[in-house]
Amino acid sequence: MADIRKPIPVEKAIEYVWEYRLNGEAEYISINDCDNRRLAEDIIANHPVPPFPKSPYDGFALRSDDTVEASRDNPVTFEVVEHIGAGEVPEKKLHKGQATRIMTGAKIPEDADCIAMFEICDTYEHENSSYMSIKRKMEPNQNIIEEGSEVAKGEKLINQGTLINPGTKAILATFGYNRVKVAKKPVIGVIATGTELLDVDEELQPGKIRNSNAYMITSQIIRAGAAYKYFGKLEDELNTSYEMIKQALNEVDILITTGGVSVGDFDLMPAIYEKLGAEVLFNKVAMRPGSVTTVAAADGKLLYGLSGNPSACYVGFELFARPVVQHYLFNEMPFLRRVKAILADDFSKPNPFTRFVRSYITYENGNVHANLSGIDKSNVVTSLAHCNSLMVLPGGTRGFKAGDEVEAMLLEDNQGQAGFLAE
Ligand SMILES: Nc1nc2c(c(=O)[nH]1)N[C@H]1C(S)=C(S)[C@@H](COP(=O)(O)OP(=O)(O)OC[C@H]3O[C@@H](n4cnc5c(N)ncnc54)[C@H](O)[C@@H]3O)O[C@H]1N2
Ligand code: MOO
Ligand SMILES: [Mg+2]
Repeated sequence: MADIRKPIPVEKAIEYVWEYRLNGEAEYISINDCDNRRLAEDIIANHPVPPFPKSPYDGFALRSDDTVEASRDNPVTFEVVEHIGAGEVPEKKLHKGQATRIMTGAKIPEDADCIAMFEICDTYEHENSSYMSIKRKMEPNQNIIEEGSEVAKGEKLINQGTLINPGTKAILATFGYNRVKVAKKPVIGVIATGTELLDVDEELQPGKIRNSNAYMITSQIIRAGAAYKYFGKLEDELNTSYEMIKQALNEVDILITTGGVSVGDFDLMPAIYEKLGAEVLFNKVAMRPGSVTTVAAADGKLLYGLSGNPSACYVGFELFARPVVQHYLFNEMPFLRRVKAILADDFSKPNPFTRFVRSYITYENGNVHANLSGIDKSNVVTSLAHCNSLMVLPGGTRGFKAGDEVEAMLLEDNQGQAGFLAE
């Protein structure tokens, strides 16, 4: 009797996987290596910014009181008593009628309360002394960047789980984070199964194809922010496959296999799960592609049996593995972000089950458009090339027409969302 499997709804499958998600760990790395990693702690300002009052311009620091009488017809003259650049500390306190020649970023001298830009000042030398004059009245605090005016000490600036981008890195440097506490990347093992598989550098042979899933999945793992360990490809032979999978499980946080999860005579994964004593969380999901996606748990680790069909394999990873990786990486918005989009092409197939259509997003006149990225079949690989989103067509719907509103899950977005469904 054939193995009849009962499909469960996608949301239910996500729930099952979610129960086995692992919490991540933190590690310290050099600031030079932290791009695209996620923070494993909140970043708090450990000093005010700026840490001292400073000049925003090249000009003169003055006491505004001394300019009260200044006007176009009545220039007021100051003796320039000091000359400081950024990084220097002014030593002279200003008295009546005195000014400091000061550069952008330099600390404001004591008792100065405004900065006059060079452009509104005249300067001259007389008997070895420098003077400047000004023809307009200055206001107290004019052109002064106050200490702490940008950020007060103790203010929270970035949340744990945030992806480090150039701006984040600037803040880390500002506050002296030479070593950065980031989420450790989970290590995901990858094994491709199938006697038909050739290596990428092999010539085609009758009945055989090149192994594209391993390359695709390792690339998806990198895009998700995790690290991979590739164990190679396996022929469909029970004992060697079992031994390799058992061994691989010991070395990784999560294990992904591709192929061999359906009901074929050489689909060995079900027997391997049994031999491993793994708990199969589900082996059939009410979705297309990827209905055969299987997830099991062994030794507290998730074991993904993704389909051998490339598009099904791809979708299985994005739906069920990527959010788990994001959770591990301290991301509080671990699920793929969904947006409303205008369908750009007709899609005439009915959808008995939820369908995740490989598509790519374009932006036209401020609208988000979802375009089909190629043939919508589980066994095709070419439609993945331009895919940057998965259009979600709910089960129980007929075909869709260009111009219809659909939901699309973004694959190259960093914002994410808190839950799987539309928010
Ligand atoms: N009687 C039934 N047959 C099938 C069912 C079913 O319900 N009843 N489900 C179909 C569906 S849906 C899918 S999807 C596939 C899933 O197959 P498997 O996960 O068991 O994968 P394989 O049989 O090993 O291979 C399927 C297909 O994918 C190619 N493949 C495998 N590995 C790779 C790789 N690393 N790179 C590129 N391509 C790969 C393989 O050559 C096969 O063509 O089962 C249906 N059958
Ligand atoms: O799992 Mo299959 O992809 O539904 O075609
Ligand atoms: Mg099969």
